[in-house]
Amino acid sequence: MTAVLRAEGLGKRYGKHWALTDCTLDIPTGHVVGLVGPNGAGKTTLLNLACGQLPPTAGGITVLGGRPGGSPAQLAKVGYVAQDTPTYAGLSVAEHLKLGARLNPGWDDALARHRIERLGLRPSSRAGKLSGGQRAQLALTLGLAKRPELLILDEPVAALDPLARREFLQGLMEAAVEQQLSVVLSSHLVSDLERVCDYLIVLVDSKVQVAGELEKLLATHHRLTGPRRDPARLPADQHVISASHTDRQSTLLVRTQAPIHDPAWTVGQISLEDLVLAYMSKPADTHRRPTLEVQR
Ligand SMILES: Nc1ncnc2c1ncn2[C@@H]1O[C@H](COP(=O)(O)OP(=O)(O)OP(=O)(O)O)[C@@H](O)[C@H]1O
Repeated sequence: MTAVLRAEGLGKRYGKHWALTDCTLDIPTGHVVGLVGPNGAGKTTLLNLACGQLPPTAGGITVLGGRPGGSPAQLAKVGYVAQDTPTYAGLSVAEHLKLGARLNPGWDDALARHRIERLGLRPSSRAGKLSGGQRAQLALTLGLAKRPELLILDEPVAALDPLARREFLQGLMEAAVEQQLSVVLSSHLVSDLERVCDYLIVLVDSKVQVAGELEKLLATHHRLTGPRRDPARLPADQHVISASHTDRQSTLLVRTQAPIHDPAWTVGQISLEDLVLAYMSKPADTHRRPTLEVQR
């Protein structure tokens, strides 16, 4: 099966600063992928590399089997809604659609018009006079009407209120199903990702910390609570992602493929938010197991 995105040792450096390092990913098609990480982690850099707006400094990346931005056919396969949902303030909604038709060979005008009508956007309204939510919907419409195989969205809902966010994500989900689209979207809002994503990438300090199908990730990560214990003494197949301790008790978030039989532990399920926060607070040195520290 063609991977929607395959990266091997991918890196990007701005001057002396590496914004993305040693990024290796293999994402199958047909997923809605959530890319999450703190400010400055390298999310926008990765998305820009994926749509061919930036060349890599190291390693390689293919998107839908081709080099990003490498040919007109490749450009037509990938839609990109950049951060801050870019639209032209002085152009009307109808003029945006005209521009979309002129720039994109696979433009689906009926889809664009139908969507604009359903959203209640007046074709004569200038983008500069639309609300943030309406502008985001216009940008999404332009991305969808291009009829891409992959749609990439960089923090598309960051500026929207909860209702507008929900409407936007619902529209995106419907389109992903109807058009059999693969989607990659970055967001800081874990609750939104929980609603729409079935694949997760956590990026911290320019490195991929974890990537995989959400269901599998949740099934292989567990919260262990029990008498205080040094995480370094856990079986080798239990990888400690985060640990906190009181005088008597330890709480660990571990990754393991195997069942946990140790009767001293109470094993609990984790949420997507637990998973993301654990990887976001993971020490940068991944080879060293966390030492026993007391948090009072
Ligand atoms: N054009 C540039 N020139 C120099 N440094 C850059 C440039 N673009 C990004 N960076 C740096 O690269 C790092 C990664 O930035 P990037 O925008 O990819 O992060 P991000 O995860 O998308 O952040 P945010 O969540 O704030 O949007 C940051 O340290 C940033 O300052």
